[in-house]
Amino acid sequence: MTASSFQRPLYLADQVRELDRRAIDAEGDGFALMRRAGESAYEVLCARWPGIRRVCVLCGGGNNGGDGYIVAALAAADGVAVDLVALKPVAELEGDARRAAELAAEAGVVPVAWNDELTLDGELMVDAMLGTGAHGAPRPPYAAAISEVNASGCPVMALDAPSGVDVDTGHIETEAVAATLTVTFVGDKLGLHTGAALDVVGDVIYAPLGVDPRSHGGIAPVAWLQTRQDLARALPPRRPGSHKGIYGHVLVVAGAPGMGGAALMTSEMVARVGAGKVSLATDAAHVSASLTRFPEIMARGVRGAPDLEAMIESADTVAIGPGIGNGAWGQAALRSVLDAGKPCVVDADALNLLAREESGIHRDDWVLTPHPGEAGRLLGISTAEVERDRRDAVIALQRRWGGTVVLKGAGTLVYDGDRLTLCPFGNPGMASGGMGDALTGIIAGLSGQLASLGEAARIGVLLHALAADAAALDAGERGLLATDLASYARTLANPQPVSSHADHA
Ligand SMILES: NC(=O)C1=CN([C@@H]2O[C@H](COP(=O)(O)OP(=O)(O)OC[C@H]3O[C@@H](n4cnc5c(N)ncnc54)[C@H](O)[C@@H]3O)[C@@H](O)[C@H]2O)[C@@H](O)CC1
Ligand SMILES: [K+]
Repeated sequence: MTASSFQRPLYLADQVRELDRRAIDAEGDGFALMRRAGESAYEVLCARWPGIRRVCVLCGGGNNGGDGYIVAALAAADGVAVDLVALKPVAELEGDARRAAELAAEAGVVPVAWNDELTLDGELMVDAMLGTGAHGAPRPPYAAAISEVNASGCPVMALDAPSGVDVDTGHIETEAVAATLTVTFVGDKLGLHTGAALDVVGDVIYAPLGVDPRSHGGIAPVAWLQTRQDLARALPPRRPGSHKGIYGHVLVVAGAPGMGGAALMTSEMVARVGAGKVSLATDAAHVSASLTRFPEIMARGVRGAPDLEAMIESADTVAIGPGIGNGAWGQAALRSVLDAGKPCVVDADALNLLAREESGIHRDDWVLTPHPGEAGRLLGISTAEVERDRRDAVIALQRRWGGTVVLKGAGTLVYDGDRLTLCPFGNPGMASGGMGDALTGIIAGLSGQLASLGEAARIGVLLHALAADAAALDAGERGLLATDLASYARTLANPQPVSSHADHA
């Protein structure tokens, strides 16, 4: 499958270094690229902090530091007061970084060597300590300098990446610079968009510096960053001659005794993103509430396997997991769904049951939607290990279980065995009960309207996050509920103007 031309490619550090190398070979001058990095960073600085009078630039001993010396030179030439803190003596710098430091000196910048007694001050800190050449946790004196930047309470602009972030994974081993804004050069990096890094990158601005990564053949991106335009591309207006039979019949299997809310939230979302028909198999105690709230949803109480098997038989896709518990009700329901061999979306308790009981299962026609805790159980590793390298985890899950895997959490990843996509949308308001049920419903609801389950997972993740962003924009992140997403999800599921029969007359 080819990626959407809208989506931005994401790379690992070694790949970007290779892109740098090829661009420099083509241009014949590494310093020109570094100069453009510094210039584009300074341009971003001036746009974000217009009229700034004093900056503190912290420069490391490699080329990331070189970018910092260029920024310092440009700021000084503009009449901005520059405090430059050198983590490595200028006399020990090499190559392009040395040339950049000489440029800063010519502009009148006088570096101060880092020492633990320094108190950092200024209207803005520029973090040019560590970039793609960093390996492992920051060592002295970088670790102390990172803490001091964070203690300063000043806004921070990070060059290429906040020092202390692993740009391949987003993992932070000890402490990272907490940036307000990160300008990243040449190729955007996966680790700036997922996991713990999201707490420290601030706004990520991508500066290609005139290098088109796609023109340097042979370096395949490891992932693709989704865009809003993906929704419109995937969800064109409905055909005027539509009937409900062509948009899928989804069966939601959810809500063991005492857990009816999950069943309602899941099935509401299936309906709101446009499935043709929605059935709900739930505990008998939840049926009357379901019918009262959503008469459009065909809710039935399931007492045993024959009841459920008949319902599965008439569905195109099954969503199973929300609120099924880990008792007899859930186990029997999961067994029936798996035995029926219908395409399915598997979430929540169903994932925990799978992890316990279905050690040999591997299927193409399902979507698994674990959060990091469930992902850990499915892989037999800890949640912390999943979070340490989320890309590695989602690939391992897909290889182990097949189908399409959605690894939830900030910077959700979707992998179908071929393409890895990363959703840059969503907000911390989504850290509330029921959000996962809503996502399961959205993916299942889209499954009959898109070309594949993998596409339903990708577009479902995007739509869910954008709905949460729209809801949070209206009334704030705190207190955001899964049910708040329904009306926004409906709007987003219709990204094109509505067609009417009259338009075709
Ligand atoms: N010509 C180029 O290659 C370009 C490079 N660019 C910049 O250069 C950066 C990459 O430069 P480098 O390859 O020199 O690498 P970095 O400048 O990111 O880091 C290398 C330095 O950090 C030290 N280091 C590595 N890991 C450490 C750790 N855990 N704790 C403490 N010190 C550590 C190394 O000993 C070395 O001194 C990019 O991130 C980007 O900012 C840009 O200027 C674009 C052009
Ligand atoms: K940096």
